[in-house]
Amino acid sequence: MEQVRSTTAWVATQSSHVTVDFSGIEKVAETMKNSIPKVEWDFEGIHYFDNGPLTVQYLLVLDTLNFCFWPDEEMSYDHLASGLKATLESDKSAFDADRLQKYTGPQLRKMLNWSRPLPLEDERVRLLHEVGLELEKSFEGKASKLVESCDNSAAKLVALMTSHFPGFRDHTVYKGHQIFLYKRAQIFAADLWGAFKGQGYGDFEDISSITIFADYIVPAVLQQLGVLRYRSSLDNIIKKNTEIISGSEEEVELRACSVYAVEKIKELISKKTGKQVLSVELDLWLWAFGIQCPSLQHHRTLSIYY
Ligand SMILES: Nc1nc2c(c(CN[C@H]3C=C[C@H](O)[C@@H]3O)cn2[C@@H]2O[C@H](COP(=O)(O)O)[C@@H](O)[C@H]2O)c(=O)[nH]1
Repeated sequence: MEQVRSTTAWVATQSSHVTVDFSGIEKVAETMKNSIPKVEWDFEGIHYFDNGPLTVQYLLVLDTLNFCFWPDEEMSYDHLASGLKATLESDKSAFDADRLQKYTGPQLRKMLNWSRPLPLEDERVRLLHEVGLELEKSFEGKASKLVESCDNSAAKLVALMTSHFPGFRDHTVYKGHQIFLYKRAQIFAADLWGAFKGQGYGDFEDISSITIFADYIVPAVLQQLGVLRYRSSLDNIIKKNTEIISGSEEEVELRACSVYAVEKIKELISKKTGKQVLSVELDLWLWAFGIQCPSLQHHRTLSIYY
């Protein structure tokens, strides 16, 4: 995750559409230093959990599809998590590797109890097939085998995910430099850690190495908190719900500055209190805050990464 940390920090030094406001960072760190509001993983009660390998399979499928809900105003992450949960509860072999390779768009819609095409449906189906095929080829069809081969290291898991599954390679080029964000690969590690409460499949010695997950909710929350400032042209684009092109400077700056800013909040809290704070905890708090705020306006980019 060092690549994520260093390359996003570099973007923050070059950024012009988005600025990290250090007085905002100071304010947030000061407010949160004594207690970071604890948000329970699955605070919404929407995820499948049976404390075993099937949960790992579920989380991999979930994070394979965990991106871009906004093109359909009524679609959200909750539909995905609960739809996949219901699917698995009624058919325990629904996410077997051979079946993942065969799903069609309409079948996926049915799983999510959705009557119209899903946002980026063809990509969702393609990514499911990719994961099923590679699981079968390299991990005996089991996501649990993939996790077992990581020696309790979240960094190793992210490296393995991005080397085996091209769909998880969330990186881009900004001003000629390669920038790593790895949102869905990192969130998979975080979901394991959260679901299994740091035990068993979620036991990662280096969970502190993970950064936040740069999606479209967290930047909007950071802007609300005064941690990120947008140039007025970008502010207008977001307010008007105009799409931002994937890989554009604006998009990369929004995501990279969010990662960098939360790293700085973390450092400052540690400096003030002597205690280590995890990005995963800060992320969950920021994200939960964001989705409970219906008026929050976020940037809109068609992307398979977040
Ligand atoms: N940074 C960050 N981004 C996250 C999540 C999660 C879900 N994590 C679950 C895991 C345990 C907890 O119980 C959470 O429920 C989804 N997203 C992103 O949000 C967006 C969806 O928004 P909307 O269209 O409103 O549903 C989309 O980009 C999606 O990829 C997170 O935790 N952190």
